[in-house]
Amino acid sequence: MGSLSSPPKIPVVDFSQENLKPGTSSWVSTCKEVMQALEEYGCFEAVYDKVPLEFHKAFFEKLEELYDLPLETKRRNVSNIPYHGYVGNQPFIPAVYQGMGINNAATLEGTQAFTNSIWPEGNEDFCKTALEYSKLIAELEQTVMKMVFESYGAKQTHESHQESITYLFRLMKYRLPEKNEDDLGVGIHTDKCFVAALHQNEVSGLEVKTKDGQWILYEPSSPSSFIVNAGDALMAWSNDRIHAPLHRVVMRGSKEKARYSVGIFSFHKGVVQVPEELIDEQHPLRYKPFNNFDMLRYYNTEEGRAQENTVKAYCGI
Ligand SMILES: O=C(O)CCC(=O)C(=O)O
Ligand SMILES: [Fe+2]
Repeated sequence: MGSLSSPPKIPVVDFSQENLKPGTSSWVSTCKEVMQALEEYGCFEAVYDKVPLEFHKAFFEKLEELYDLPLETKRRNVSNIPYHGYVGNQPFIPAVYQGMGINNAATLEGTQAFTNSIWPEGNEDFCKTALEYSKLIAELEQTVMKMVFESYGAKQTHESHQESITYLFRLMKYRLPEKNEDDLGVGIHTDKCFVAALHQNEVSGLEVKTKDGQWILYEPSSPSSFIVNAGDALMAWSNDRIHAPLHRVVMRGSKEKARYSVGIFSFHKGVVQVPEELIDEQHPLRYKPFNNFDMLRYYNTEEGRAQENTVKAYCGI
């Protein structure tokens, strides 16, 4: 743990080890690092070389093309779930921000539906790349959740949890702020999903708040890195063992380049319940069963947004 003189740092966990398989000693030690990071910081940097650097590059080039499309084309990315479609160029959203969402990502159906909404004439290349890319990030999310279930002695329920997970793949652009324009990209919030795993181009801007109130700028130690963030749903599921960190994006760094980031957000499609293994005398049940998307919808109301802790206000005991 950091002393007063050393500034806090987002923990780094290596997911690139060849033998990272359940039961191996590297699995056990990585589990420990992951759990410590999630309980203390609510996030960590995962060095994850399953996505080759050329593939990152190819996908981020496609993102630039996507964002160069006319606004009315991008607005065809709609969803009936809040924050799941195109967001940007509208009141109350930071001016530098635009985000688009592939619902039901990491599946051909979901990726194709997104592609067809933007390119009715088809764009096989985008569809193929986005599908492959999102599947690789989803694998990282699944490994992390497997470790979480195992570490809390709830291994036997991981599979049914996994079957109830759906992914939102968000693609984000933060343009350079104009002179005298606000440099805020995304305001302070916690994610409402289980886990978010994000990769960014070379422009930093994501800042995470520690439990004791210090802001840390996320500056990846490797070009293969993802930041893995715990959301409110994971915090509630863990009966408050895991921390869901406040974070924001501020475009203070680059004077030349826009920031692009992409990330998988995992949501539970059914009812989320704290597993029995996580309820004991020191940890009495703190949350009623809840629907992950309804909690997100609650956040999207005036009352919900005014709460300091969305999930606690929504279904806390
Ligand atoms: O762009 C990023 O790095 C983070 C964005 C974010 O926090 C979010 O979309 O929830
Ligand atoms: Fe976020």
